[in-house]
Amino acid sequence: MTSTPLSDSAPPTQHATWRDYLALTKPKVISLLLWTTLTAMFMAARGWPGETFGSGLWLLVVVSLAGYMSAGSAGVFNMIIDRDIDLKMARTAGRPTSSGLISGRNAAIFGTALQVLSFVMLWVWGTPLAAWMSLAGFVFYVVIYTQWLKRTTWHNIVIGGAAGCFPPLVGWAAVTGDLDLFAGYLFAIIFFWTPVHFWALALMIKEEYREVGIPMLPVVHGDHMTVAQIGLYAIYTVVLSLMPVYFGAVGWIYFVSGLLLGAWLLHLSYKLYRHVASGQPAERRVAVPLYLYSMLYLALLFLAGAIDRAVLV
Ligand code: HEM
Ligand SMILES: CC(C)=CCC/C(C)=C/CC/C(C)=C/COP(=O)(O)OP(=O)(O)O
Repeated sequence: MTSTPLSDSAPPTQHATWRDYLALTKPKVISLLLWTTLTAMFMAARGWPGETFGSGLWLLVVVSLAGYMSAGSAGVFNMIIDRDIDLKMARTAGRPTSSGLISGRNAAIFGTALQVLSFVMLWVWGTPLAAWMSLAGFVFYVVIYTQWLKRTTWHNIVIGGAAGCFPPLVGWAAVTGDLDLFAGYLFAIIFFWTPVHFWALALMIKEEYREVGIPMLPVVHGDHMTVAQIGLYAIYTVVLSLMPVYFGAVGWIYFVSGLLLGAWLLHLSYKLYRHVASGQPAERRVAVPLYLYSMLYLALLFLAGAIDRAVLV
């Protein structure tokens, strides 16, 4: 197949390997997305998903594979659409779509194949609702976030961040064929968590975003506004995380975990806020711990939810 590099960069002098295609799927980010999907399956089933051990195991494998392919496909299209700006930022310049190693056309074929296959797998071996939820996450990330909001408004993260809230719904719907209020809470927890996660990182790389004209919050409104917003969203996240305890959907394991995990999230957010409010620049040593911890927070909170609902409730 002849490939037409769609980026401005020079045509590739070497052939892409499967590793380059894998890089298009953003594997590290997907690991946490998948974690929220799988733990949501245990929460939905209130135990081992599926009627028998074997059927549950099959469902877990299918949803993991299909979930990876769907989110991976979203990553591929994100890298096609963003290849111009990715090329200009040090963090992303080496991406195969930006360097021209993989042409836009080949990447699009790869991404489409992943998405179609994933949809069919979820529909056939999961439930139709799981397939639709996964497609909704894809559309949200590619069209609403990447294509539309990322380059137009600093609200990109809050609104577009909804894309990352769909994975638990995929897992939930694959088990029950339905969604309920608790599934809605899982969506909402990630929705309010995303700004904390991303803006802490954005503070560190704002100059790159400024240079390529991406209106991330620290670029548009500065560090002080960013740390204040991070603090607010951290409070929303923690309060929302604990609310399911109130209506009895989860028990003490989740409650204690949510409380401790949340206390540390608030502590790190407040530390960052105090640092910047006292007139100091948002340095790596205060922002990076929050960025890294945000991921641990989400992973452990979902683990606690799964253990709690599978064992206690
Ligand atoms: C609009 C929403 C989001 C934005 C803009 C965003 C942005 C980013 C960026 C720019 C990075 C740095 C990646 C790098 O080093 O190249 C990152 C890392 C990461 N994000 Fe997000 N993120 C979002 C939502 C999420 C969600 C929903 C999850 C999972 C539930 C997630 C999981 C991760 C993980 C695991 C990493 C670490 C990857 C690594 O170490 O390379 N992100 N995110
Ligand atoms: C169910 C389903 C398919 C959901 C898909 C959701 C999804 C892929 C969320 C990922 C969020 C993310 C990595 C945003 C970073 O984009 P960016 O363009 O700001 O980051 P970059 O600069 O590293 O490309």
